[in-house]
Amino acid sequence: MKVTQSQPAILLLEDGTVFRGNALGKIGTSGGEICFNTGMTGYQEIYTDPSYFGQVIVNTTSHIGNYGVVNELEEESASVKIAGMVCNEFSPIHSRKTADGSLQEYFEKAGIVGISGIDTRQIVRHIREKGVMNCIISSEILEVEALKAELAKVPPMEGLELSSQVCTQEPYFLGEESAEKKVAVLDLGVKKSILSNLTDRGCYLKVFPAKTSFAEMEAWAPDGYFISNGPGDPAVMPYAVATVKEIVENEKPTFGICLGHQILAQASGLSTYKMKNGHRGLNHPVKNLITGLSEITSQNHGFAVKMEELEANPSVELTHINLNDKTVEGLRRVDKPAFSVQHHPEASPGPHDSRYLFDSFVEML
Ligand SMILES: NC(=O)CC[C@H](N)C(=O)O
Repeated sequence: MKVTQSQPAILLLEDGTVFRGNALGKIGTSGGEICFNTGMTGYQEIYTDPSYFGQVIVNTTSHIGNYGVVNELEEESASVKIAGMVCNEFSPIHSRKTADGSLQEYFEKAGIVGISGIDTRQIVRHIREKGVMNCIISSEILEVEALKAELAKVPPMEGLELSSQVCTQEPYFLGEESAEKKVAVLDLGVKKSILSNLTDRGCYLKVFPAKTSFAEMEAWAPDGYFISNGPGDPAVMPYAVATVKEIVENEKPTFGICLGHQILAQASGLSTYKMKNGHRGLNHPVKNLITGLSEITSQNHGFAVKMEELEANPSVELTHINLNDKTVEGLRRVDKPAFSVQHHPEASPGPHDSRYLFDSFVEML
């Protein structure tokens, strides 16, 4: 069925709040955790970021779709990963010389259900106050009671292991085989731009599925390890924590980003918690406590490492702090060559202030 701007759709939140708007993307029904991203650009990178798997994204910038989509170049993985999209104004037409198509066609092809014509400021205020919750979008079930039954089937994000669903199923190589440094990547749902930041710095990569054992990765004799970003609740990934413990004990340089940071923290004796609202956008201020310099960062996370456990843990040092809410943004092991950040230094999309972290890692190798 061809979507038209006038076709109705409904967005139902877990607390019973109802928003009515217009259908976009595929005609259908889809639910997930409702999250807002405040970035003004980079929607295609967001939709294809595996860390957003299982989440419905509210794009708070007022106009979405106006620059279309570009295949591959702006994709962070091989498919659209979000569970749905909510926006205010959705542009059915686009304008960009290099675009390969419209966002509407892209969503239709990927089977993504969305809704437009929504006051996204109202939604953000609502979830900011009440905390993150599940939601469902439908352009086929317009009865609230019937939709409630569908929403009840959507699992809560807390307690969900999702990495094994979005990571590579087979190991693969990236970069020049003749490169001086070999990095083993533990793929928990890695973004392409993280990998290209490593290959651009002369690393040859072997990317392993999330549940690969340390022994299998070490058999490739890498110079260092990278622990990737990814979706889901880090507290229910004991398999990854156990692997990363072995990686760290092995004393090769190790770098983790976002979910990788949360796993490295757990492998170091810390724990994580679900935030009332996550950080998702392109302008989150972070202070590097080692240099004293601040950086504007790209972020996408709904869990965080417990700050209150740091003091009692002598093997870990806080390196970065979020200047908005004073949450943990970066850690390093004082006894091992391992460090990690909660924000996204690859910045795709986003400001490039934090890219020096890739340089630091490559220097350590
Ligand atoms: N971008 C990520 O790696 C996200 C990590 C984790 N799933 C969170 O939401 O906190």
